[in-house]
Amino acid sequence: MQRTETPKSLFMLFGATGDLAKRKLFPSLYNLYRKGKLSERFAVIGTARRGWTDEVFRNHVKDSVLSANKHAERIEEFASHFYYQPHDVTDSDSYIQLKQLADELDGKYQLEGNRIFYLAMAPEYFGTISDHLKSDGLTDTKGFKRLVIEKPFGHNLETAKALNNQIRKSFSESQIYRIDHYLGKAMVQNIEVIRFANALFEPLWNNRYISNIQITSSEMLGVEERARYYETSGALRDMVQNHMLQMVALLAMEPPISLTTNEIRSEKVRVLRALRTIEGEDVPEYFVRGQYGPGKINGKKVPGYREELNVAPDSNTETYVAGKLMIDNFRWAGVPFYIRTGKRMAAKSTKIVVQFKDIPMNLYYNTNHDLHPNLLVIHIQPEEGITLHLNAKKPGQHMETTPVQLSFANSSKNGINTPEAYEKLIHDCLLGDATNFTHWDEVALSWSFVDKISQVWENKAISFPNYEAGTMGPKSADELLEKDGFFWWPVEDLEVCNC
Ligand SMILES: NC(=O)C1=CN([C@@H]2O[C@H](COP(=O)(O)OP(=O)(O)OC[C@H]3O[C@@H](n4cnc5c(N)ncnc54)[C@H](OP(=O)(O)O)[C@@H]3O)[C@@H](O)[C@H]2O)C=CC1
Ligand SMILES: O=C1O[C@H](COP(=O)(O)O)[C@@H](O)[C@H](O)[C@H]1O
Repeated sequence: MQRTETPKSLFMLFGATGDLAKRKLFPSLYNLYRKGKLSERFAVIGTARRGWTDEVFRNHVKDSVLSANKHAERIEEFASHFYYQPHDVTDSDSYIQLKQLADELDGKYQLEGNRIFYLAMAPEYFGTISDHLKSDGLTDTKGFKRLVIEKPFGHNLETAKALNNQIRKSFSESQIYRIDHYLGKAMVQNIEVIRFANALFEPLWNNRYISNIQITSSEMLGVEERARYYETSGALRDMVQNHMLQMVALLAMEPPISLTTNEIRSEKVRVLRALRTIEGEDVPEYFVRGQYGPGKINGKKVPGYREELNVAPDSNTETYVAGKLMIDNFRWAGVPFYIRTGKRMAAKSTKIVVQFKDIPMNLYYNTNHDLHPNLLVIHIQPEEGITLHLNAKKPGQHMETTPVQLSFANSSKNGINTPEAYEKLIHDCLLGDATNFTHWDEVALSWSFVDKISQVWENKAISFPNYEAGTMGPKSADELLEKDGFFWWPVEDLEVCNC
């Protein structure tokens, strides 16, 4: 893999007038430009159906950057690299014009035929675009060709396979970059470092010392404008199949023999292969679902899911999932990995809590003060950092214990750091580093795990709504842990100390 700090490339962005491009991709490209990680030798062709000109497109790009960063410098220079070509991806003829413009810009910016095709549009078009890129000669250059694909990658294993087979006709696996933006988050990338760079943790990272691991990714937002998509997806497909299972894989994988893309991926794949299959009658034992009803967020009344625009009044779509995953291998036998994710919850928070087993004997039990279990908390967002919860002696004469915390707070520039995640991933793609993108094997295994749960849920409606907006989900999610003798560590009480 060639690594240069400022690789040159043409970006061809499909869906350039859309929401993702505006909110995430243009600000990310700008940040790379501002930091000198994108050389002057780059150009972007934006395409979509509406009949914009280069000028309209450049103004749109500038607005997008300025709404993320009011004081953006060199914005005119940045925007001058952007070109617009009206194009309907279903119209075979218009790929010819796209190719002409691409070849022209290739010469003008001396891009050496390097091309990144970014598909930021509805997934039903992914296969068609990929076919045309090859058949109409857009991939026919001497430089690198990379295809960046947004989520969702299929709706289930069968559709994901069909899509994969179709794009593989035009791109090899090593040229395909499937985005999972959680893999671009700083603290998700930090999981490996915390585990494999600390003598303190690695020896304890197994079923002898860890009692359970909890991963929460809660949102306060509802479905916003995405109900059409979400109605066909639900939280299981939208969040668990990708982001949640990727975090589980990073937490549970064996140390790779080196930090190469292939070694890391193959360890993650082994975790997904070891996931206990949950199917049929076992599903309710391991997984619970919820849908929000009306409630309050930040003191303001919000409607229930079924009252949202483009949602069926009797929708059976889950907006919340909690589950218990078991990894049936030597390291993790007997250790539950609990996951929960949902919309319209009490907090916007993504956290991992690693709960260590109690020590064999509590010498301090006579003091009526229970020892708190040791916890390692990885704060992914909005705050970024690590907290280690320990017990120490309370100041004073008596031998009493008190919980104390060792905290490290990463300063997060963006608060909720999705734009930064995209920035990292786009830069990785430019460098040809696919480590933080999902390999087909991971996608296939994740779908095969999730499909068995959704098959059961699709055939059996339950009484929805079952949690109030602004709460931490349905009661059944608490019961899932209570029956194992655990409880969800409240994310609100685990804030990282900013000291
Ligand atoms: N928005 C987000 O926060 C996230 C989005 N994603 C994924 O990113 C992708 C894009 O999402 P998003 O930006 O929200 O979608 P939008 O609906 O906002 O944008 C869709 C884009 O596709 C263009 N388009 C639609 N049909 C055609 C066509 N036939 N030919 C050419 N262009 C067409 C539209 O422009 P026009 O109407 O001018 O043709 C528009 O630019 C999806 O796969 C989504 O799942 C993933 C994570 C988060
Ligand atoms: O992929 C998705 O993620 C977002 C949550 O991302 P975050 O970075 O804000 O945690 C979620 O809202 C969306 O439904 C889903 O498609």
